[in-house]
Amino acid sequence: MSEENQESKAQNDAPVNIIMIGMAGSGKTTLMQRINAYLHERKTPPYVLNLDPAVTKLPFQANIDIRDTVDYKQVMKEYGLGPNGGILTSLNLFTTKLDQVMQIVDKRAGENKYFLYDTPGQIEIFTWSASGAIITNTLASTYPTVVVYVVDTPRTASPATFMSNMMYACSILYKTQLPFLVAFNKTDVVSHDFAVSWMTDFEAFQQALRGQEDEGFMNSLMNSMSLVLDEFYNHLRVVGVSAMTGQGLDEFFVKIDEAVKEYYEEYKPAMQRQMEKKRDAEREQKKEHLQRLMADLSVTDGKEV
Ligand SMILES: Nc1nc2c(ncn2[C@@H]2O[C@H](COP(=O)(O)OP(=O)(O)OP(=O)(O)O)[C@@H](O)[C@H]2O)c(=O)[nH]1
Repeated sequence: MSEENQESKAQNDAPVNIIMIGMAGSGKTTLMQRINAYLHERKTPPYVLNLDPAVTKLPFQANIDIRDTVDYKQVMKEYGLGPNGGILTSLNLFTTKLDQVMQIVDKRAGENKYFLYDTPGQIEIFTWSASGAIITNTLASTYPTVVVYVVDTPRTASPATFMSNMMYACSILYKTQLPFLVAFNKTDVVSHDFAVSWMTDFEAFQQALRGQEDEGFMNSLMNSMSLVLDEFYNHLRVVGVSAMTGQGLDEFFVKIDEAVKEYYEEYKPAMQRQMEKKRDAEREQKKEHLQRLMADLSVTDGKEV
């Protein structure tokens, strides 16, 4: 087999990490359950990891559950924290065991194709914490990793909520730099066609804005922001799904495949370039340090006797 074929086979066989992120109630957990069932039906059961310490009931069996490692209520009591502090500290404590998780993931990599990660509903706890970044970077440095941003479609049907949600998606995309898929969920209630139209046709969004009752400051702000977001939409992969009925899941996996391709073509080479740059800088630093040491050690012949 040629080197190129070997590489393409290795890429096809490699597991894929799918990290579910989304606002509280967007349907992350229900979508995880639906994807889990979908993959089981196709005889490719996923490996499921729950990273939400505060979830009370999971509708699926998680292979690794943060709640087995840390008791979120106990953490709150022990450290005198509120609910959000408790979730964040639990995630921090769990992150200290990440190497063990990665060892398990490595072991299971031959058996499972997809590794699904459910994250806390308090979205910022994962997306803006050091632990969230450590988990995401560690996963992405080992295997292709895709961020799925789940959106509650019926609740984003007004231009203002749509724009806030997209701004949030944009911030996560730029923070993680990872291949990204926006999953407009709950399409059994409202189709995501309006969202696609607003993202692909600038005038359609402007028209929706003009239809709003409030034509004051808010509208002109959104007007300007929509110009900024236009560029972001060009880089966005979008799919409409229903965690309730399962519609859209075939397309969901087509988009996941596209995102994995992006991981190999863009994310991984960029990560390797960054690592090389870091190694070069460290090498340069060591060299300078050595040169300074040598200069200090030089023998002088100027002593008066
Ligand atoms: N109609 C409809 N309802 C849905 C769908 N997906 C989720 N829901 C409902 O939306 C609510 C929230 O779903 P969850 O899966 O708990 O949402 P979550 O994002 O995990 O919520 P947090 O754990 O708070 O972050 C539940 O009542 C679900 O039944 C869907 O595709 N269609």
